[in-house]
Amino acid sequence: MTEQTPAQVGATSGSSATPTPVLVVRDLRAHVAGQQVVEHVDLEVAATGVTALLGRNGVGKTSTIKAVMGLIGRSGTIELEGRDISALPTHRVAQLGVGYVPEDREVFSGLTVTENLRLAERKGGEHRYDLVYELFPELKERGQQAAGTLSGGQQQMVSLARALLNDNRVLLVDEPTKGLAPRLVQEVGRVLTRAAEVVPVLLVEQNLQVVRDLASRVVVLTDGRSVHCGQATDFLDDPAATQRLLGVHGGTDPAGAV
Ligand SMILES: Nc1ncnc2c1ncn2[C@@H]1O[C@H](COP(=O)(O)OP(=O)(O)OP(=O)(O)O)[C@@H](O)[C@H]1O
Repeated sequence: MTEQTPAQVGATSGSSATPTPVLVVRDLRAHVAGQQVVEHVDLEVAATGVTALLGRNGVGKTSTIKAVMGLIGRSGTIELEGRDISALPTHRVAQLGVGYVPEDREVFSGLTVTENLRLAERKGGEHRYDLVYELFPELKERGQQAAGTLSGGQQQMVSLARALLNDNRVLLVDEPTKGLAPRLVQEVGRVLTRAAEVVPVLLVEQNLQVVRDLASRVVVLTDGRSVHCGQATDFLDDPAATQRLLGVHGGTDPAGAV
């Protein structure tokens, strides 16, 4: 595997080229509480399938996603299907079709499952309840249950379902398997595989087995900077690279979490 410098990341030639990206980010910088937490991120999200955003704890993965959504102050270029969205407020970014599944799930705990879904409906668009209930039959059964009384895994399903309900152009999904039991990790993986058939996904994920199963491409951050992008298998099959950039072996065993 050839590691790339930040300037090379996102280049459109050679093995690093992402075929027809849906989202292109260039020289993204972002700050939180007066501190620069994203220093220079270039990334491309492929128009199909799953692109994984990887890195050790605290390198700026969540901040990168929040910056794309406009949830924290940012500069740089962010293009959604060629349209510059880098100066738009969060609600406009969402309206244009960037779905966000936050790390802490953020369900409305006092509302029912059905109410959580209804609130997520974007005005004027199609609402894909058929897809949502096909993927998450349990959410139909538990429609009248308060979301706050669901298990962590079920709340994750509500969070994913809300993003899938709308006709989004891309989904940004932040650590969906975090804290889940192995069976639920598999279930989330199954759902994301199916979701990625409908909408491209940028996935922050610490479990490298999930990355291996789902992602076709990876972008790796260190210290708020993108330092590598390329084919997922090339990266995961290079133990020296995964050790150096993630601090773990990129092996195939399910315990291969970062
Ligand atoms: N609200 C905040 N106030 C101060 N510092 C913050 C805040 N949010 C994030 N940071 C800092 O920004 C840096 C990047 O955090 P971020 O959550 O983006 O990293 P991450 O790669 O997603 O980490 P993890 O894998 O642990 O979730 C970290 O040093 C973090 O401490």
